[in-house]
Amino acid sequence: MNIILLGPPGAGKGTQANLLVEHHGMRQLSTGDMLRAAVKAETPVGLQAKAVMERGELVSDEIVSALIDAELLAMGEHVGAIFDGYPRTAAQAHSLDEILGKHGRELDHVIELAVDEDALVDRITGRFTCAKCGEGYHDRYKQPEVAGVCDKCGSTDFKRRPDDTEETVRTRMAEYRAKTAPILPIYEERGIVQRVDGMAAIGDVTSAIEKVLASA
Ligand SMILES: Nc1ncnc2c1ncn2[C@@H]1O[C@H](COP(=O)(O)OP(=O)(O)O)[C@@H](O)[C@H]1O
Repeated sequence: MNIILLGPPGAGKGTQANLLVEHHGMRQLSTGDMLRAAVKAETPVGLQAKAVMERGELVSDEIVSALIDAELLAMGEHVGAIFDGYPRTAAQAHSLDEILGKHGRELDHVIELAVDEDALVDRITGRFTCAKCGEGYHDRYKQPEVAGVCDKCGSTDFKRRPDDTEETVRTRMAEYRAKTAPILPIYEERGIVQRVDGMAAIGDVTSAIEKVLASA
């Protein structure tokens, strides 16, 4: 099974991908996570991508497609893939077709998480990671009742992803509208797009996605 989760920043793609990984043993291929790991490790790709990401703009198609290709090569051919944050441009959609063909895979579903843009800025600027251990997570949006204490190490010191400021979020949304939303028709023509209400509760979004996966 190969699926794309498509939706603007903050739509909940990562949250849903994590749940699918847990429930179905699928693998999440998030170009954003791969790029952040590259930035942290200061690899040549990371050094090139850092400033672009901090501005909220898109990294080059060649770089991200190469990351996806390498990841698919490294994973077992029978493990399902959830593409999260990729493809983001028409060129990437085209590359993905080629890459999937090369690995003997076929796209089963494109799940569009439909969301209200005004809610997204709040969602994104409300998420933090622990500044001390880097592992724990605090999300004011998902758990407003929980005070900002790291669930892993107890620290109360949190930081934001460097591109989660309001100004950069607006740039990321504009990039989504201009470059990513226009790839939907490519998949609509193939009849594989399913729209899910991303404003529903997390569990309800998951149920809706599960229904899509269970359909032929
Ligand atoms: N497929 C991609 N093509 C180009 N740039 C990407 C891609 N995936 C991630 N990036 C870069 O990484 C940043 C963070 O992406 P991601 O983690 O998917 O976050 P979000 O969906 O919240 O914007 C993007 O703003 C962009 O700079």
